[in-house]
Amino acid sequence: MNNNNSISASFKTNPTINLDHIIPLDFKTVLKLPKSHSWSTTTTSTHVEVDEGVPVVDLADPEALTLIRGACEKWGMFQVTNHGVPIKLLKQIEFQSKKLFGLPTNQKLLAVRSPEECTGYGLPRISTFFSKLFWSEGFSIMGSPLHHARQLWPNHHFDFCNVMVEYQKELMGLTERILGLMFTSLDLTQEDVKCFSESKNGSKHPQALLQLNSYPICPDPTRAMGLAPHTDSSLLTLLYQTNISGLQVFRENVGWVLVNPISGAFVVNVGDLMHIICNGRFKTALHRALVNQTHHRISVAYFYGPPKDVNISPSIKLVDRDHPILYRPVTWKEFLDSKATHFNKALDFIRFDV
Ligand SMILES: O=C(O)CCC(=O)C(=O)O
Ligand SMILES: [Fe+2]
Repeated sequence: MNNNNSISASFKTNPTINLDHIIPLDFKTVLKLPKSHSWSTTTTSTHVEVDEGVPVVDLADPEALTLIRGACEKWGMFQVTNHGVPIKLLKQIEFQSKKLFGLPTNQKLLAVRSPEECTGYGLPRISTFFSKLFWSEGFSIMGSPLHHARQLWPNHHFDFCNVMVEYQKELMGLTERILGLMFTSLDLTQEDVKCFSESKNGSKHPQALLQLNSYPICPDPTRAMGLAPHTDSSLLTLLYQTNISGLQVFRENVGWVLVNPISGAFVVNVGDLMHIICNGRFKTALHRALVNQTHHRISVAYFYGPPKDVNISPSIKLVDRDHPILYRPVTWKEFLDSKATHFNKALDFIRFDV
């Protein structure tokens, strides 16, 4: 995949990016949380205990469709097991991510993301919307990570690259399978949703981004933010959160709920584009990541979206008198541009007044 595509172009045109919001701290050398990273404790306040957490769906369960629909309507999120991605590959991606983030900072900076691009090492991109900095670092990949991996390990990048490419291949298959189940759960046929996966010229090139996240051990987790609240701009995101907790999802009238790590499971997030296609039936999951004082946490997010020039709009089958059309058509490129300016308010800018 080349880099002159919709995702990178949207970040290229964002004038607010400066280097403070790209280059992470040298976390290992810091013994006290610096002011630059100290958030008010109300923003980082911890989660509430709930009886019934984020639903877990076993893909082999005959009730899977009903469970998926219920979870997406209520939470915009579920965890999936029995998904067929080899556990060995999950262990490999965790190992390779730890290897990368364990490098000395000056070495990691050899692969720093430039302000014009969206791949490479650096702070999460949404950092630009906040005055305080995140207690995290990331590495973004689209397709082959060869260019940046060669800067990190001139002679030893093959294993890293192979694992990243293999993981993206597996996750694309699984994401498309889950998307299919979600559409079926809403009685949408392949014919109904074909227009969202095929360009006008008939080509089918979904766009995807792989994001490795690292949340180092933190001297004061009560005041630190790993990743601030956001919704994903994708159709769907599959997150492998390893076995250390930190991910939380927001539920209206409840508060922040911890998403308990389940060994070998993926967290599935409904992204903004899926929320648009479903005419609001499925929630887009507002989520964040907090950090801790004892464990270095790794997570791997796979963001999946449509080909760049496809118009995304509510499916007409989901529009009727009781469900007026909520959004106007938008391409992923246009939506990302809007997100790069308006961040969590981007959906409001394409919403019809009802
Ligand atoms: O690390 C996590 O649990 C969340 C990561 C995430 O939300 C993202 O990368 O968009
Ligand atoms: Fe996210």
